[in-house]
Amino acid sequence: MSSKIPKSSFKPVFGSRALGTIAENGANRPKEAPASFSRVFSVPGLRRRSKSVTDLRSVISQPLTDFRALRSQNLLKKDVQNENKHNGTSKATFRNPTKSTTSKTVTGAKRANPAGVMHDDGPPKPKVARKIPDWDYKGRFHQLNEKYTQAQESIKTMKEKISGFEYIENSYETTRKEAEELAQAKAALVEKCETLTLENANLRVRVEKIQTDLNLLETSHKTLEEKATALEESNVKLTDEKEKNTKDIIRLTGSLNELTEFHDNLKKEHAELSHNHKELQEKYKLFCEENKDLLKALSTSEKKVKKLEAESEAQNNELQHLQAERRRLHNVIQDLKGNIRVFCRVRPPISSAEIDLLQCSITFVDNNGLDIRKSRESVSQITGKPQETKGEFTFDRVFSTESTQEEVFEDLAQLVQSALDGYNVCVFAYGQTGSGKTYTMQGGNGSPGMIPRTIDLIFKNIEELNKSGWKYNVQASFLEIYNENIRDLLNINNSQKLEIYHNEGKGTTVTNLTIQPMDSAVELKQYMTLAHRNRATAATDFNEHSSRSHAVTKIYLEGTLEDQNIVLKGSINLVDLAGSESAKTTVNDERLTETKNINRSLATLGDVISALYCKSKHIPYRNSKLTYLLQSSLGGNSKTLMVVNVAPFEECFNESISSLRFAAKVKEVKTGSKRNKMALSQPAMKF
Ligand SMILES: Nc1ncnc2c1ncn2[C@@H]1O[C@H](COP(=O)(O)OP(=O)(O)OP(=O)(O)O)[C@@H](O)[C@H]1O
Repeated sequence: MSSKIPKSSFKPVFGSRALGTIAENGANRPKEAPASFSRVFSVPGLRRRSKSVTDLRSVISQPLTDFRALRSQNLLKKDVQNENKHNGTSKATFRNPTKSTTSKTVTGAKRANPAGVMHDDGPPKPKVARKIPDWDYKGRFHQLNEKYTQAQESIKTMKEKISGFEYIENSYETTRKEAEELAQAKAALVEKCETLTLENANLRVRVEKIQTDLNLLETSHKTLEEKATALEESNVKLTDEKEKNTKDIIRLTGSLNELTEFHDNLKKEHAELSHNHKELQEKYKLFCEENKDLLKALSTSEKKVKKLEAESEAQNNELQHLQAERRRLHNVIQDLKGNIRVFCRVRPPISSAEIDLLQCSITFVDNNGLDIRKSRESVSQITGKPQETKGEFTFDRVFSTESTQEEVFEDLAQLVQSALDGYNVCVFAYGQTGSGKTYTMQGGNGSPGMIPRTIDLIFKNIEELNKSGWKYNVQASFLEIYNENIRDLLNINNSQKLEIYHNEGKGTTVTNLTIQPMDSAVELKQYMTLAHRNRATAATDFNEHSSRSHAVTKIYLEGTLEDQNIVLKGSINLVDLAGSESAKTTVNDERLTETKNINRSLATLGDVISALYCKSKHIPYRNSKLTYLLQSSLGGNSKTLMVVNVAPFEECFNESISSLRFAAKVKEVKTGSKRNKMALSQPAMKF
């Protein structure tokens, strides 16, 4: 907001604010007025009023002074007019009220207005008064008239200003009173301010003191907090330790109680023992007396023990000798019985349908002879010649329809002992389909056959032999030969080829065949069941399939008598042969191939046995997989048992005669056997 008021049109300004504005104007401020105030108060509106009263007074008195000057000028003008009237002079002069003796011509550089305020009209312009000759009254009159008109206008303007200054004069009083009040208020405020300043200083001192105290308190608070934290931590540690110690105390108290109890018991025992000790000491005295006699007896006994030990060793040697002799004699007996033994077994009809069938007339003579007859004569459809209607056969043993599995196994049991003694044993079940081969080998209807019985007997005999120092290692393999192909019955998914290799002196090997170590009869029977199941899984019709393939169970036996440095290696092959019916009765091509393969292998079996009988130089083992596989068990040191199975029905008569003839031929063969015995230092023989 502009604080300047044009000096030429000075108008009264009302209120303390206007006064303050005037006071701030340096031009108007008297030189003697203080340049600044001793204190500036923060009360709004009071700041401007708080300027010194003298300053205010000078501000207010300035216009008044101007007014008085104007008024005196006005009076002067009136005097001039009067003088002019009297003197008739043309020279215009003005009388200064303050310097009334000096007159001035207004030339115009700086023109004073009626209030005495100077106006800056730019550079002063010289106003040259027109010189009018004295005689030109008219001109002089005009000039005077102009001056007069100007004076009239000036008077008019002055009058207007005077009316404003009158108002200022009135308001001056009001303002002065206000100024006084303000001065008083200021004095009160100054006083209050000083008091407050003092208080403030005191408060500051107090605040500083409090701040210092606060700092000290904060420092001590921090220290205390740190101490509290440390104490809390140590408290936690102490609590943990206390818990641990409490547990230890409980545990130790328990131990102490136990120890105390134990100590008490020990005390009791000690007392008892002391008592016993005393008794024993007394007895000992008595014993010492008797001891002399006993020592004599002891020395005699020791001599006797030594003698008995020597005798025992001799007896042991004798036992080994006797065992060897037993093995030799056992073998002699087996040899005497024949290295190839042939049994015949006639199965009973088992169903009502079979009972209704026409039966052959079979006569069992002693335990070795068999007389079989047909009730009716018949003619061969091929040759037209009358067929045989009877047959008489003699075997090592003939088992009737009433014979049990135990009876059949009796003789085989002796061959099991031979196998444990280091011989290779081979058992065949031969006969047409349905004649009872599987029943004889595997068993059925809760009556175990030759294979499970052989397993039981092997482990039973091993147990006995263990007592006299023998240790046995038992292994087993299960395979079948179908259409001249070998299948591993313990690993039917085996895609690797199973090939037979025979090495003189090392025996027969089948590549990639599973040979499983067996620790017990139970384990071996479990594998036997698995092999039987695998054989059935592969076939759509188990009975059909089983009658068209040869199943071979081989048990490998290795006995060691370390004391005597002896190793015996034997084996048992238990073979359930395929059905032996002739190709004439076979209907389709597939069956014809199967039958031809079966018959070729069975014929080769016959040929091999025959060649062995004739002691031929060439034995045709390689003519079939079956004979090649069983090479080690069919000649030399092996013992063979063939069970020929016969069905009692007339419709089977021709096949029965054929089977019986084949078996009779086998029976005639005799082989010279040799035991697989070697020293421990020699390399073990492979199967
Ligand atoms: N001595 C026997 N006592 C009681 N039942 C028997 C006897 N021999 C065989 N059987 C029964 O006769 C049936 C045929 O026997 P098995 O299956 O053993 O003949 P297989 O010659 O093995 O026939 P395949 O060649 O088809 O295998 C079976 O049910 C079997 O249980």
